[in-house]
Amino acid sequence: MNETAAASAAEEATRGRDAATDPVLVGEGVQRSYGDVVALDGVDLRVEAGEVFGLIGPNGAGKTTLVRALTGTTDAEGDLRVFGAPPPEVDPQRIGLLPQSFDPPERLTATELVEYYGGLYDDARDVESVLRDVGMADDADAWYETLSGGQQRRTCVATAVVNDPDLLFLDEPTTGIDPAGRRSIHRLIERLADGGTTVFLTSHAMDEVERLADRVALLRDGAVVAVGPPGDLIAEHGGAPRLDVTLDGGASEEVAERIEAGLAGGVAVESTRDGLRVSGVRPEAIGDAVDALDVAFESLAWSEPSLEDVYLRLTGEEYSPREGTLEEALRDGGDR
Ligand SMILES: Nc1ncnc2c1ncn2[C@@H]1O[C@H](COP(=O)(O)OP(=O)(O)OP(=O)(O)O)[C@@H](O)[C@H]1O
Repeated sequence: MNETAAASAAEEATRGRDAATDPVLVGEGVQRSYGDVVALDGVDLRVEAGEVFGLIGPNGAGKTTLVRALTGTTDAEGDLRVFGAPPPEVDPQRIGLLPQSFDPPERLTATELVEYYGGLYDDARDVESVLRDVGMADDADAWYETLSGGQQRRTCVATAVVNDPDLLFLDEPTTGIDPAGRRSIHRLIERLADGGTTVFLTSHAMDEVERLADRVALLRDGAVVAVGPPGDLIAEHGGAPRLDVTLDGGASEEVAERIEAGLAGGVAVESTRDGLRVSGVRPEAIGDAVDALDVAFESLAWSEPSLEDVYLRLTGEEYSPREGTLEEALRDGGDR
């Protein structure tokens, strides 16, 4: 190989390496307002090829607006790149999008609907196998409008993956889907990710995101307040493992203090609405903690912190043992 050929081979190799390591999505200082409402307030994010990237955040945090900005379906300020290009310039063949709300255009069966969307692409997957992937094989010939909400959502997921996209946006894909259907969708996401598809997943189901996502970003008030692998976020923000003790008639602060005094350092006991919460109990110390409970209890539940705890902490909706969450207060009719 002469010098010029060697140089160009080296350049080619470098380009290839760069192409392989270039992020699929980059957003820097992304902003979007609707009148006075600031939906995105300077979002920075980066999603690598082949990642399942989870986006979580409260209602109104800006998740759907961000998905819309990334898919070129709404304008946004700041720097946004998808496969290195501004979103409106990206080849639609490479993108799959399941929007949060989806209204199919006409009276079609599930098969016809997926065929219709497949027809928009040069190269679409076999419709039967796509419907099988989302657990809709048995209802493939039913009219879309006669399907249950969950079956309709599964069919919508099928339309989003019919082009076998390189980058798939799923905006709350499993809303309204029953546990078996959710499993089908989860398996589909895992298979797609294993095959190299980059998945951008927004969801309010924290267990789903914790299970599927390689990294998670938490959006609050239009900005990313935390990002990282679920395990790292849980270790950093999730709090301690805990033992929840249900007592008939609850427990006073005095009881909590007495029990805490009998336990090793680093373990805290608080009285809750239903009894006691013992925080900081490692699995190997559960027996000691139970022995220290000198009260008759109804039940015990030990749990590790989860992504839901991270979410509650970082959105300011953290569980307060005495008060319960806002959600609980609403469920209980606000009588506390
Ligand atoms: N088309 C619109 N016109 C006016 N305001 C909008 C529009 N779309 C979104 N907004 C506002 O922008 C903010 C962010 O909304 P967005 O739908 O992006 O939030 P989200 O995180 O997806 O919420 P959810 O979890 O409820 O789906 C909200 O205050 C919302 O009311």
